Amino acid sequence: MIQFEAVHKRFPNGTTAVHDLSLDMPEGGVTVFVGSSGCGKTTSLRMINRMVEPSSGTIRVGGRDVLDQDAAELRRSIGYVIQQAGLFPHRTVLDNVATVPLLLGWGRKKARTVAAELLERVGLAPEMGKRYPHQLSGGQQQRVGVARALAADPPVLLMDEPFGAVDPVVRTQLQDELLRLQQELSKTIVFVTHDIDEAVRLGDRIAVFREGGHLVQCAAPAELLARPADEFVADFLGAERGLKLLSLTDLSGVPQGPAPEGGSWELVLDAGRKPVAWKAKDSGAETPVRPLRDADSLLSALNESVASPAGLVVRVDADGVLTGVTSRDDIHGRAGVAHAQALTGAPSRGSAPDPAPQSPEGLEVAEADAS
Ligand SMILES: Nc1ncnc2c1ncn2[C@@H]1O[C@H](COP(=O)(O)OP(=O)(O)OP(=O)(O)O)[C@@H](O)[C@H]1O
Repeated sequence: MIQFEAVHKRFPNGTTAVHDLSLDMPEGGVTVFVGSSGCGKTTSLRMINRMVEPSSGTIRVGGRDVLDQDAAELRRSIGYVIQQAGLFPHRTVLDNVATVPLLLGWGRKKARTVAAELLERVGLAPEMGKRYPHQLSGGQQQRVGVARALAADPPVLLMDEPFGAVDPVVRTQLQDELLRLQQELSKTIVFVTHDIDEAVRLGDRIAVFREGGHLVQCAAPAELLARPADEFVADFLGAERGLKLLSLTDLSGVPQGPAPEGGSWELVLDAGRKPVAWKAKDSGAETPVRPLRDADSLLSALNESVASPAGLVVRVDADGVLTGVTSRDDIHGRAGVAHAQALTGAPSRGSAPDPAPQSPEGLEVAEADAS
């Protein structure tokens, strides 16, 4: 959907911001650009909507060379979200979101109706539409920024560190919101961040850049974490690569059994069979439980298995009703398998817990299968 072919950008002051970049970004997927400061992520992003013009090479969106299109028209057809939202301070939130539809000549009434629907979609109450940007929190402003970028229903969304300026809790909420929206909308998204955890969480593919505008590796998160192309990428991913890999594997294949009876810990349920706490048989002291669903990650399960006084992870269905418990050993065992599968290129998300082949021959077969 978005293709870079031998793209080079050299600014008039002699700085090479992007060096010979060739990259395909899949339609309906999230491609995340990561890398240290000044390595050309923003310049690459801004060349897609012609806010920066390439010095050489070709960029195509939907098969069309961006340089063959009118720049203003192109920009209106591509949503753009930046850090601190970049909202117009003297326009209400509703009018901020309605900006592009109005420019496209939709008429005030239709533009405002669409804007109001979008505010709801990004989780903002209708009355927020009457406020001005400075009357919103940072996280709320970012939601407005996302709504504004989506207003004309563009197939492509460019997001330049959109959640960089909010605290970690709000950031996680905004990431969740974006993942939820993306499930509904399937936009082609290019997302710039400094945060590798954010990249792993949001990306279908992650492109790692290094100084001088060089693309070092572009791969799916699991592949990148399991097989970084070189030391630079490995360093960038950090020492906890193995744990990050576990965040990509869900709990669905991990066995569960009935909650224990008669041991030193008893699982307390409410009237609807929703888990509430672990109760110590001797003292009666209760420790709250944080039950997990099948879609939760193995990393959360490892964390819970360590935190649980009974050494058991409590599992629930989509309604929060108890389905069973899983032992610390089972979680650890599955974590080892998931890690080995990632190293051999076998799929890990929701896959059956078969041990992965460990031999060099097995590695070759798995890689051929994955390609
Ligand atoms: N208009 C410009 N004129 C000259 N040099 C520029 C210009 N814009 C960016 N650069 C330089 O190009 C290089 C790449 O910048 P860019 O903003 O693309 O990096 P980045 O990876 O997005 O950085 P950051 O993570 O800090 O935002 C940097 O060395 C930067 O100083």
